[in-house]
Amino acid sequence: MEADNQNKEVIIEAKNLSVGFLVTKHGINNFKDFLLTMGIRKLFENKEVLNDFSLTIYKGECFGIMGRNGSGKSTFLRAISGIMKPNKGTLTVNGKVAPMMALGVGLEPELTGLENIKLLGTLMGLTQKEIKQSLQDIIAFSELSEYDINSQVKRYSQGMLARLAFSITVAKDPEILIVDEALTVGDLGFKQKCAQRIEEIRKNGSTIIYVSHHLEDIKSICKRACFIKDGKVLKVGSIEEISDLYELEMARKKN
Ligand SMILES: Nc1ncnc2c1ncn2[C@@H]1O[C@H](COP(=O)(O)OP(=O)(O)OP(=O)(O)O)[C@@H](O)[C@H]1O
Repeated sequence: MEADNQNKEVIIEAKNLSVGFLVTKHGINNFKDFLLTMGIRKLFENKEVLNDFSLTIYKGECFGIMGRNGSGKSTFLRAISGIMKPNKGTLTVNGKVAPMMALGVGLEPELTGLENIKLLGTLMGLTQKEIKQSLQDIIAFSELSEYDINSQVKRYSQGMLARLAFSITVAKDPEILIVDEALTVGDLGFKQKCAQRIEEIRKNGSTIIYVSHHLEDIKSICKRACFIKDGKVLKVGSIEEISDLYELEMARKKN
């Protein structure tokens, strides 16, 4: 399969990447402990999540990312979205990323749904004309009522936030679409509608990075995938190979 990729255009390339979080050191639980450390720099340490992480994703493919809870999938997605900066290694992203993860993040709680569409649309690079043209489509896709779309987003349920965030993200075919299924909420009807729209985006040639624990979903959409273990890419291969590895690893966990 790797030989098949030789002539393809690389869209994302991670080489020996290290990405981590700053966390408070063990033993520092209160202000007294803080004073005893004698300095803010000594208060934090770097918790490395991705370590020596290398992966290549090609333009136009639908690539699956699999791994146990806490293995580092979302951290990699945060890095390619530019939310987290690598400590070491290189990360090249040759396209605009439309993240569909931390749903609701990016939405301004004090603004209404309508105001958020205008704000996020601008941040995503849509022109005023494009926003105006797609406004009704976004609202229709979200299935939010006129009352809700004119209400402050802080009054929304998780499902309503998901509907709004997804509808804005996919208003225009993105160059790179990230789908983190763990964070998609919504009823079955809306999920099916999302799946249809993702398929449409894929057919139009965008690159899709899909994170899911549902084998059937990931198999139905991706051809290639990787398995992440303890912050490293354990294996890259066809979706069948990686699904088998996933099942094997899950079975090992139970024993
Ligand atoms: N804000 C944070 N601060 C410190 N550590 C974090 C933070 N967010 C995540 N982590 C840690 O980073 C590691 C990887 O988390 P990550 O969310 O990338 O895993 P994941 O593979 O996406 O998991 P899941 O399948 O549960 O979504 C975990 O050990 C987690 O505890």
